[in-house]
Amino acid sequence: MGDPHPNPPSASPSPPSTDAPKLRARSLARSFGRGAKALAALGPVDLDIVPGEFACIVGPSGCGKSTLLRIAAGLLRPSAGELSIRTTAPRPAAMIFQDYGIYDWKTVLANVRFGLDIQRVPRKEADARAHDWLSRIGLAEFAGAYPAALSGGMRQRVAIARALAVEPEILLMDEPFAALDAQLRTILQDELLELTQTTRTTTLFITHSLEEAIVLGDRVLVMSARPGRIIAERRPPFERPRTGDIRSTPEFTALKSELWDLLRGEVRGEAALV
Ligand SMILES: Nc1ncnc2c1ncn2[C@@H]1O[C@H](COP(=O)(O)OP(=O)(O)OP(=O)(O)O)[C@@H](O)[C@H]1O
Repeated sequence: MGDPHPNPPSASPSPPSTDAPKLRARSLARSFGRGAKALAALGPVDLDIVPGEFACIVGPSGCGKSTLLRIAAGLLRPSAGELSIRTTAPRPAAMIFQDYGIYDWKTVLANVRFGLDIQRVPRKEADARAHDWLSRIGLAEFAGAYPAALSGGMRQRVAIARALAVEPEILLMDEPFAALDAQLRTILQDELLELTQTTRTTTLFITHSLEEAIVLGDRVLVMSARPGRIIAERRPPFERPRTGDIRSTPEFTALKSELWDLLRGEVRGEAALV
C-alpha cells in the first residue's frame, strides 16, 4: 500500500487546481502475453477523475478492473496509451486490496503507522496520527494487539486507517470489502462514506457491488466485458454529506436497476465466452 514500485505512473507536480483531473487515462490499454496467445485485458479507456471525486468502477468479473487499478498504482505498465496522476506533493497513492494487506508481525498501531514511517514522519507525530486514526475507526484499545487477534472487519478497518493516515493524494481501492459478510460490508461502507466525506480524498474504487458503488460514489462507471472499456457512467443523485439511509430511497432502487440493466448484457456476454 502506497509503497515504492518499479513503474510509477507519470506524476507531474503542479499547483493545485480545482478542475484539472487528478487522474487521467487516455487510450489506455493492456494485454497479457504475445502473438496469437495475447489476451486483451483492458481498454482502450479514457478517464478523468477530478480532485476530491470518489469514482467507482463496476464491471463483470475478469473485465480488467484490477488491471486498471494496478496500472494506476504503478504496479503494471500499460501496453498502449497512458495514465498519469497529478500530484501536488510527493505523497503516495495508497492502495487497499481485498485481502487487507496488513502485516501480522506488526502491532495494530505499527500497521497504521507504517506509511508514516516510510514517509519518515517523526515517531512522536506518527504515533499521535496513528492513535487518532485508531480512535476514528473504533479500535483505540487494540493499538498494542496483533492482527491475529482481530476479526476480518477489524483488520479491514486497520487497512483503511493505514491508507488514510498518510493522507494520500489518491486512494486506490480494489474490492476492499469483498471478503466480508453482507452486514459487516454495509457497516464498513457507511464508515468509509463518513471518513472520505471528511477527508475528500480523491478515490478510485473497484467493486462488484452496485449498491456499494451507488452509496459511495460521486460517479459510477460501468465497464464492458473483457477487454474492459467504459460503456456508461451515472452520478448518484444524492447530495453530500450523505448517509447509508439513501439505500432505502426510490432513487437508489431506480439507479440500481438501471445500472444492472447496463451490466446484465456484459455479464451474459462474458458467461457466453467461458
Ligand atoms: N498477470 C497476468 N497475466 C496474464 N493474464 C492476466 C494477468 N493479470 C490479469 N490477467 C487477465 O486479464 C483479465 C483481466 O483481469 P483483472 O484481474 O484485471 O479483471 P477484474 O475485472 O479485476 O476481475 P475480477 O472482478 O474477477 O477480480 C483476466 O482475463 C485475467 O485472467
